[in-house]
Amino acid sequence: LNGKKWGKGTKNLPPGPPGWPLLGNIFDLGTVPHQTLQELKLKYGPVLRLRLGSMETVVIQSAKAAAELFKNHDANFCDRKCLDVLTSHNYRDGSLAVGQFSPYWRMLRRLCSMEMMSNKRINETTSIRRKCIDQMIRSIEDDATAGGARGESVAVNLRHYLSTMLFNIVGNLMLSRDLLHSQSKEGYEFFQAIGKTTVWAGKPNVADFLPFLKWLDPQGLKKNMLKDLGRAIEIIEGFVKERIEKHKPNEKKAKDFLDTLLEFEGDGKDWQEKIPHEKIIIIIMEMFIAGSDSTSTTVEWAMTELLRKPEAMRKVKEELNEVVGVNRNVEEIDIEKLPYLQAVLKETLRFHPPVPLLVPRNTIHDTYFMGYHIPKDTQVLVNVWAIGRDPDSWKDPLSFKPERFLGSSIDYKGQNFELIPFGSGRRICVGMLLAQRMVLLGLASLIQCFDWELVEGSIPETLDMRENIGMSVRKLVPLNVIPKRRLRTMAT
Ligand code: HEM
Repeated sequence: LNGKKWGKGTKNLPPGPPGWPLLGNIFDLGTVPHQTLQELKLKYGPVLRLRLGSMETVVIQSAKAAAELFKNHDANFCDRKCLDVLTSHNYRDGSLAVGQFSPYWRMLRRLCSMEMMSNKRINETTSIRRKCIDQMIRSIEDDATAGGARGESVAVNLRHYLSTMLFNIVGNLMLSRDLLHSQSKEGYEFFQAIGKTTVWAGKPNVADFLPFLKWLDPQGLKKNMLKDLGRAIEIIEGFVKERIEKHKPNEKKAKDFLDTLLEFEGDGKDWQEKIPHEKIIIIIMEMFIAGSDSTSTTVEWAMTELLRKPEAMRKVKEELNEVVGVNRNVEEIDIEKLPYLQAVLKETLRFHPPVPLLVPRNTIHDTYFMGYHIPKDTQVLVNVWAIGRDPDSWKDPLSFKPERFLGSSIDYKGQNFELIPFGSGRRICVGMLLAQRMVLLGLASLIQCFDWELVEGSIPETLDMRENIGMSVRKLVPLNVIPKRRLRTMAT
């Protein structure tokens, strides 16, 4: 079938596979949607139409089509399609990430990008990231040493340490707290609850495709979401109350995100009042959901690729030795002098974008797009996983080669459409600058402090590279590696 036939007698809709009555193309998505969609591109081209039950969907799968979307149609494509589970506890009404394009969203977006995630503000919080990374290095070393002393394996599950570290960075930026330390039962419970909410939101839900099933909640996802999101909200609510009660007007302390949100009194434009506390709680919580898994996954993929490519790992180490040396810790100000490390991050995000279909957009009006009619209220997915592996955009796309970015001006900031792991346009990731700092410093520190060895019986060529589908795409099997301390002076 081609687009003309779908749109027969009416309009020229994009081409796509024929669907089942009622269910449409639900089964065409397969178990790993970004991969299955890439296969459909071979047959139907870079703009694909699917009907997921009653949800009209368009998938964009080439750099050219993405450029057309973000450069010429962003204003119409900047609303979000929202999953049913994310309407629990009015989550959507407070959310930046899945919130409707509205005055509230505009106010919050501006507040986040100008005040909370600006370069200036991020520079002021450098020491927080260094502190949390030092804690991570110390606990990796302690645990590996303790394991060795007990005669057990000295291998560590890197993901565990990365998640803890990144959760603590976000916790410090938002709330000035280390949420994950041995005395914080609540912090640990919050971590667990947030983890579960991402599982519920990451599972395809029949109720999204066939809304008449919503009330039945056939997979129990809404029920689970209500429970775990409810618990996470309760915990953050406690922190917010505590802050308000203990607030001293002229206290000199570094402002965190919570202070900024509580102090805000309107922007004279889109929002004229304070932000209600229910919404503040959602915003704070959302930063944990959006900011910790995506970043820890990126570091884990980068480490995995570097272990598969010892030559690339050697180059990262050499660059660190040359620029930073062995007598001090790598710092954020060193990063701009580490082009190979930066290239490793770009290559990791090209090859393993943690959010492979971006966060779903929704069209505000009927539009003509590249000759096709796209109706109002169509879900729009951009397959950045497929774009990153497209031979029309990349030479030798299936090889991990950081070198391709040396001397190239291609960046992931939303202007080069062959590399848009953070999206582009009005809805581009608001945490991009922060993510870049956390990931690069985390990765550089792991490599500066330790030599990493594979566990016995494992060789670079056979490392498991399978993907696990969820809110962000992780390695299916966590990376287990042996840390060998390189520098005594570090983080001790
Ligand atoms: C490597 C790490 C990260 C990746 C790959 C990533 C990716 C993305 C993507 C693809 C989007 C949707 C963009 C679009 O629709 O065009 C997004 C949105 C968003 N991200 Fe990130 N992200 C990362 C880290 C972070 C961090 C650290 C934070 C905050 C602490 C964050 C907060 C957000 C928020 C709030 C949105 C919604 C923006 C909006 O809808 O206006 N992200 N991110």
